Amino acid sequence: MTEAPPRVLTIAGSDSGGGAGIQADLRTFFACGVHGCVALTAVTVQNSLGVTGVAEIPAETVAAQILSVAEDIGLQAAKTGMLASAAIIEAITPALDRVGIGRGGRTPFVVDPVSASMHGDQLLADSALDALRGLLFPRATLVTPNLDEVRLITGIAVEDRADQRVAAKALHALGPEWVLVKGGHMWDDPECLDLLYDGSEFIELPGPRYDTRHTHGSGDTLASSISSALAKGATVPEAVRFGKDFIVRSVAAAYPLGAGDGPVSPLWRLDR
Ligand SMILES: Nc1ncnc2c1ncn2[C@@H]1O[C@H](COP(=O)(O)OP(=O)(O)OP(=O)(O)O)[C@@H](O)[C@H]1O
Ligand SMILES: Cc1ncc(CO)c(N)n1
Repeated sequence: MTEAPPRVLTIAGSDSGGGAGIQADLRTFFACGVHGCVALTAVTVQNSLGVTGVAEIPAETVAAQILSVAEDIGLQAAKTGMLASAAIIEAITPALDRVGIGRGGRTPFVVDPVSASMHGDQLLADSALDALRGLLFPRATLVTPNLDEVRLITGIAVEDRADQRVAAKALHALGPEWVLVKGGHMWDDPECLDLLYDGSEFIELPGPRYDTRHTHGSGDTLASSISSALAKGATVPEAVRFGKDFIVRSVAAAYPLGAGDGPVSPLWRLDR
């Protein structure tokens, strides 16, 4: 019998098109050699053109999924994606504390503050922003906002690398141990610079910018690959460097799907 691989939990929504959400997370976990567990928050009716419906899972069922897998299977890291509502954030917070996920506990916790799809469809209620800031940010080992999320959370409109540093400081003041301000939406930046900050040191992670519209699921894939590396014992800077390399390869292997935006491919290592 072989030993179980590290286990990583995603607390996130389903994308019926299979490109983002838990589907991207599970493909990434598989590719990174960890076992993926899921606390499903919502079912989205979604394809390559956008989201046309959302059905939320009852908040107590989301919390119960976390307790069920943490207490039996055991977790070495956890991440969030689409959390949908304040009720879900408020319900999962005591569950996270009970099983030691996040700061003060043993298990690294990556908070990807997903607020909208790449088409601008809302995935987090406006009324949930206070709960995200007040309950989840202080518990996070790492937060990974894109620039739209930075603006929603801090009010700062990032246009260049100087703004990115100002935003990283404002986000760090909300309590997470580390902040990764993603540069995918800094459209004039040819390097897609992601900026990592722990309150004292800035670490710049440049990469190529591929000329493609097929980046659906890029944020989820990045956060899941970082979480996988943390589960294997990497430090946060090591895990983020691993994740950046992983997402660059996944964007390079992205494929068209449907009439809109195709998904990145976390399974770039496999022959097709
Ligand atoms: N065209 C691209 N070429 C290479 N890397 C990219 C490209 N677009 C995004 N990335 C990288 O992908 C990761 C996710 O970045 P982004 O800022 O787009 O997040 P996101 O908006 O949360 O993603 P999504 O909502 O599409 O899942 C970052 O590491 C970013 O640098
Ligand atoms: C369910 C879901 N989660 C996350 C995203 C963001 O990529 C999406 N489009 N759909």
